[in-house]
Amino acid sequence: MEKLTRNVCTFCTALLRRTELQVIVERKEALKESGYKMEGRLAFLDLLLDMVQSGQMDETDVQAEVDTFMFEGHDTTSTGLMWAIHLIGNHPEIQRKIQAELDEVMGDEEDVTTEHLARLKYLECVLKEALRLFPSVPIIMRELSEDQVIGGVSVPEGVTLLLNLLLVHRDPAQWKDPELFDPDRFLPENSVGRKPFAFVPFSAGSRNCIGQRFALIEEKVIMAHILRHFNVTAMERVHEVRPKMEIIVRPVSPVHIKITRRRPIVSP
Ligand code: HEM
Repeated sequence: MEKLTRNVCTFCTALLRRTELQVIVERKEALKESGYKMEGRLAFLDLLLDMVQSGQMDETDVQAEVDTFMFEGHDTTSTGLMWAIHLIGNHPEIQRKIQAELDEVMGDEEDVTTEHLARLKYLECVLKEALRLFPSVPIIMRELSEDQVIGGVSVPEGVTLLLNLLLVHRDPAQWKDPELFDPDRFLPENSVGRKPFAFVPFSAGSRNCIGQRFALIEEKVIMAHILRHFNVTAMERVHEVRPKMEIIVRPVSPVHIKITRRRPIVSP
């Protein structure tokens, strides 16, 4: 089984590398054909290729950056969505509230627009609350650049600190009934006076998550599509599924979801 997992992993990495290379090569060709005309705000890959063109980066650097984005941006959002669905599937009353908001905001429209996204406020609270309980990246590390006193303990420069975001998010000093899944905590009126570092699923400071806005949009769009058309029911209770602290917070045991149709999908 271990060998099979290793082989699948090697295959997927190779496939990803090939896809990345293909994306980079195709874009480069297109830019070459246009005579490297790049104006206004550049898309991320164009910006990198522009830097290659001006000698500030080489192609290996570009691939490393594309790699980071593809890895950081994939597992994090998919795991965040998995926990969100597990939590929603355990709380039918919260699911009904999300669906009522979706029906009100989207009516019969199939595509999620930027205007819809701005109005899906309750859904956003739900996704944030899921990230509070299960932050996709549960632990981050920082090396102290100067001596610090933390909680009365002197910690010298150079020490690497492990910051456990999952515990920060469940600190009873900051959150009432921290184990409770309660999206209303994130309503503006309930967020007044909350410490800025009580909720940091995307880290904080100069090396925080560059994709955080994109991640929330992506999660909102996917959840909107799922919950408009389907009801989800969790087969395991929340306390039965323990989180495993790896680079990404995964469930120790599999999570099963029953899906039933709520309304038909209308083809465009
Ligand atoms: C729910 C989704 C996501 C979560 C919870 C998340 C969380 C984080 C966290 C906690 C960090 C800081 C890591 C550290 O300090 O060691 C980080 C960094 C980063 N994230 Fe995300 N992320 C998410 C989605 C994304 C997406 C969609 C992208 C790209 C499209 C992305 C790109 C990055 C990059 C490039 C960094 C490194 C930034 C730097 O070092 O300056 N992330 N993310």
